[in-house]
Amino acid sequence: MAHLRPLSILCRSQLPRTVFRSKGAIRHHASIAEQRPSIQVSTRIPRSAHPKPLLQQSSSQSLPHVNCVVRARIPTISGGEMFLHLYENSMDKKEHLAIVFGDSIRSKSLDQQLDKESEMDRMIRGAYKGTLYPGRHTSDMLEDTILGDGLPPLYEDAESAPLVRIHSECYTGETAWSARCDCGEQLDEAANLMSNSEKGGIIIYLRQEGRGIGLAEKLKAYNLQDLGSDTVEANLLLNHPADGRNYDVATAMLADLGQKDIRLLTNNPEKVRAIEGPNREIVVQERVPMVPLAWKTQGGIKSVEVERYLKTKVDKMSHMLTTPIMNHLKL
Ligand SMILES: Nc1nc2c(ncn2[C@@H]2O[C@H](COP(=O)(O)OP(=O)(O)OP(=O)(O)O)[C@@H](O)[C@H]2O)c(=O)[nH]1
Repeated sequence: MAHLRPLSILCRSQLPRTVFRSKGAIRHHASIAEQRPSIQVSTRIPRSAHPKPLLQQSSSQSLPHVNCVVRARIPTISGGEMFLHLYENSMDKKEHLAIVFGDSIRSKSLDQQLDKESEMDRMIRGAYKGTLYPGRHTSDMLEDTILGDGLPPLYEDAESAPLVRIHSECYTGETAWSARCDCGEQLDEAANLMSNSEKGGIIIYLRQEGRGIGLAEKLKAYNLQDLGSDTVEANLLLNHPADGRNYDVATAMLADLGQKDIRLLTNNPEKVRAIEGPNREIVVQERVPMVPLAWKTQGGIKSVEVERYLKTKVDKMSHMLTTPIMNHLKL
């Protein structure tokens, strides 16, 4: 089996004194060593307390079909590794991803034996056990382990269930150093928590840029925000829903990865409800809050824009966050 070292991973803030230029100023991202230990708060979800839907809902009574096309090992810049799974699905043409920490979580669709498939074919698409090396010529997957029993793994308690984060694509926050949102920070934080957890974890990376409205429309929304609208108003002014996302593909991907009971990293009550799927294919046993780093450490993203963004999530999208810093900022 591939050997997974515990790692503290992938933090923009962890890169050695990474410096970004912004409006002529130099912004230092503090290294992880400079940050105070993170506060880990967990919130059990009583069945009766599941939030009512607020935003866009799935109209479908069944999940879309998903198929893991390929899986590959990704050694990371901090020394650990994860397995990137690329999926196709029957709902859209996008390549949604599952970032899997730990080598015990496997995709049923990937592990299936395909018609006339050679052992080399299997290894090339990532359907192998253990580690690839030059000269290896078998996938080491016996017939009975390829298909499995089709049942999700059983966990004795919620703590045993893996951590899951459902992330939506954000080019500006993940790649273009934007301080309008905390999306990049949340991605890093989720990876950190999962890579340091014995149970591993899964980040479902959905290609739903701009809460589903796409990058061009999100950039228009940014201009509207600079003209005085908040994030929800800007979407509505552009004739989009406040949140146009759909989580059915994510639910189907989690089921394909053998999951049933999960611990979900989020503050968004709509996500908790939606990820369970039309027939509770997935059950959120526990919600693990994502507290912005700037609210609990010296690090994290600091800007008037990100505080406004978070305030709107709390005020208009029912996010389960208390807002310690906002009172001190002139928003
Ligand atoms: N339309 C729009 N989308 C934005 C804006 N800022 C960030 N986003 C998008 O919001 C999405 C990120 O939301 P998530 O990180 O999943 O957050 P969430 O669902 O609100 O809740 P959490 O799980 O608690 O983080 C990404 O698709 C971003 O591109 C904005 O100003 N306008």
